[in-house]
Amino acid sequence: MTPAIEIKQVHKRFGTLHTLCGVDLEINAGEFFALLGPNGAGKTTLINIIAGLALASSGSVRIMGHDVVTGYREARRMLGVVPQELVFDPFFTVRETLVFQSGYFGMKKNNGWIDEIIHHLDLADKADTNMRLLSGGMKRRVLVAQALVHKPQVIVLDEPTAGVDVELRKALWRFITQLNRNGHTIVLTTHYLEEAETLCNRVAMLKNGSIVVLDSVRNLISNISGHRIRLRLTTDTLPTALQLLTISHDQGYHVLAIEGYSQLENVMTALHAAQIQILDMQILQPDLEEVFVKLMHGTENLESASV
Ligand SMILES: Nc1ncnc2c1ncn2[C@@H]1O[C@H](COP(=O)(O)OP(=O)(O)OP(=O)(O)O)[C@@H](O)[C@H]1O
Repeated sequence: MTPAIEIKQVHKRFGTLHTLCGVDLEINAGEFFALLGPNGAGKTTLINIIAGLALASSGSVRIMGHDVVTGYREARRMLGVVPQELVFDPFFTVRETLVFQSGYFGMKKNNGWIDEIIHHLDLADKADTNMRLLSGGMKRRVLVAQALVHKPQVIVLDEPTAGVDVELRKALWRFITQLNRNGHTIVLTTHYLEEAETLCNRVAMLKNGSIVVLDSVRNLISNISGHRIRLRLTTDTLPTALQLLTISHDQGYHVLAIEGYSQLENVMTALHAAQIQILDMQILQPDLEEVFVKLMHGTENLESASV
């Protein structure tokens, strides 16, 4: 089956800065995929190349089999991109913006779908409002609507929920999940890792312009070793042996990393010997955020997850 997105050996240089260092990635049709990485890892640069907004220094990208350079029009028709930056034309209303965007893709009778998008993104009240009068969150909704107006097979969202309220987040994810169920491929970048964990099947993590991890969310979480425990104690000072296990202090809790339940017994013994009592204790399940922190700070080697 033709991959939704096929990225081969993509490099991008800005002068002496090597922003993308030979990225290879295939995203299958129908996936809900997360592209994660710290600030400056190269996510937006890669998305701009996928969208045909920037040229790779070398390498190739295909969308549903169409090369983004030599088959730009076909590739672009397959793709809807929600950019990170709020770019809009201040002279149009919301509806005019969407009608205009439809025209760009040669879709003349698109009002039914435009109404549906407006409804799902809760823009009905603002449909006839001029773009420049909208709040930031409302403008972001229109950006999402604009990306969906030509019913693209592949939808790429670059931090769509950055700085938006809970209501839009929920509405947006409901709508995007429904589109994914209907067969659309979704690629998402986000710094909200719980969003990626809940929504996505597979994850790639970019670090300094290279993909360091490519695996399913489930594998990444199950391959992580150890647990974290949160302890509220009768004292703030831990015995020395336990200080070595401390990851952080969080709202009056000590957070410790333990290898397994046998080490939990050692923690109890050390606290008992120091006559420190436990006021509250929680064992935290590993999550995608923990995987991300460990991998990005290089303290964990997830053999099966590394590419
Ligand atoms: N037009 C440009 N000219 C020069 N350098 C650029 C340009 N665009 C991006 N960069 C640099 O490329 C690197 C990657 O930037 P990019 O925006 O792709 O990262 P990102 O992973 O999307 O980060 P964030 O999470 O902050 O959005 C950064 O060091 C950035 O400064």
